[in-house]
Amino acid sequence: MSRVKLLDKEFELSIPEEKLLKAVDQVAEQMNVELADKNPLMVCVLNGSFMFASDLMKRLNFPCEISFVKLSSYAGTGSTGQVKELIGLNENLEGRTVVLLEDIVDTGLTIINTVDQVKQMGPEDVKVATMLFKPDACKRDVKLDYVGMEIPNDFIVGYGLDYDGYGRNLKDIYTVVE
Ligand SMILES: O=P(O)(O)OC[C@H]1O[C@H](OP(=O)(O)OP(=O)(O)O)[C@H](O)[C@@H]1O
Ligand SMILES: Nc1nc2[nH]cnc2c(=O)[nH]1
Repeated sequence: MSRVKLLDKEFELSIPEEKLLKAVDQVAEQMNVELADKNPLMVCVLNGSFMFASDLMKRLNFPCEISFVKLSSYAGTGSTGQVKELIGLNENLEGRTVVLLEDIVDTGLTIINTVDQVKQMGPEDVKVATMLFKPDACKRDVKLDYVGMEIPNDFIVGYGLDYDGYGRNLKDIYTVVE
């Protein structure tokens, strides 16, 4: 399938599954070396990260746990802009290494906010793993410990990412056709 239509937009194939899975292999290899003795808690930031988290977890060969969090759609406003509340992280994080699993870091706002909130729960260390990173969109100073691949600043769907709720089930990634 080289093109798909979702709602009112057309998308064309840009990253095939094979390439995505090679990137996941590389992230897993790096984690298998660096996190082997850390007993980390992997934290999947829903919704978009479910597919990356699933593929990644199958490739990890050290003891680890996984938990799932969501960011509330409620948005309070503060001096730093929108702050979304993290829901579902009920584990005791004190002394733990936490690895946040994101599907994409775009502007960087979501991950910065998420890292801040997790840090307030007293973990020993917080690391960030993202399947995709848009360097040209991210103007903030975000520390990314694991990056699957860097991509251009275009709107994409597939491999967990949606357009208005649709397209998350696509195994490849597609880029919007303007
Ligand atoms: O770097 P940013 O510009 O903040 O964008 C990245 C965020 O956008 C997407 O989440 P979204 O809010 O669309 O929720 P979803 O995962 O439920 O689709 C994605 O899953 C990241 O969490
Ligand atoms: N579906 C989708 N969600 C995003 N969230 C941040 N960037 C993107 C993107 O390119 N596509």
